[in-house]
Amino acid sequence: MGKVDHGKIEEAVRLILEAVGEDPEREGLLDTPKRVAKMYEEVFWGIGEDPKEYFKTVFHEDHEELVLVKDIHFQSMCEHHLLPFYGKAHVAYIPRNGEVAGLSKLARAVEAVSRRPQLQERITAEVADALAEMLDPLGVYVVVEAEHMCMTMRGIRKPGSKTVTASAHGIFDQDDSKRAEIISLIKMS
Ligand SMILES: Nc1nc2c(ncn2[C@@H]2O[C@H](COP(=O)(O)OP(=O)(O)OP(=O)(O)O)[C@@H](O)[C@H]2O)c(=O)[nH]1
Ligand SMILES: [Zn+2]
Repeated sequence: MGKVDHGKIEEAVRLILEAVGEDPEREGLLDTPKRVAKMYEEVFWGIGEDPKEYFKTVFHEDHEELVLVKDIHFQSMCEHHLLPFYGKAHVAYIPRNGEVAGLSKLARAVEAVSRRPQLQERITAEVADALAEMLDPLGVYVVVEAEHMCMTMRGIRKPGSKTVTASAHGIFDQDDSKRAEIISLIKMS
């Protein structure tokens, strides 16, 4: 937090309002530049955050079976249009030698990489890579499903269309049936 230059954003928002033919001095818009700066501070707090930080603390547990945290809701901003895309991430891994991460840290990693101008593919890969590098697990599989506002409120305008991306390491990369198992678990309510 605190990395955002509020003054610069406020100036830019006033310019955009002028450029689209609005009057930034009218009552309803007077505080808008300030609000947008505050909003960007919140939605872009993940700029410069390293998701690997969340996997520095590892617990030792006699568990070498699947761990899946599914339905991790996230919101991000597409870097092409600065419009939101949002949906759910599902993060699965199989620990090696009983080395497990805190469950909340999987969600924290998703959150950190979402809160910056992004591409859905990159969110998927950044979470998978961080987990693979820090825990060296037997396998990692990250699946992300999202709806992109830049495809619904402008451009091609296809509301309801969902984009699904996946990134696999280790066992999940090599074994189709392991990936299928995760997909069926994701579909379960
Ligand atoms: N691969 C990928 N593409 C994305 C993502 N978010 C938005 N896009 C796409 O980025 C592309 C940008 O295409 P451009 O042709 O440069 O921009 P544009 O003229 O606004 O494109 P249209 O959306 O087709 O009108 C579009 O096809 C978007 O759908 C994402 O997370 N991943
Ligand atoms: Zn976009």
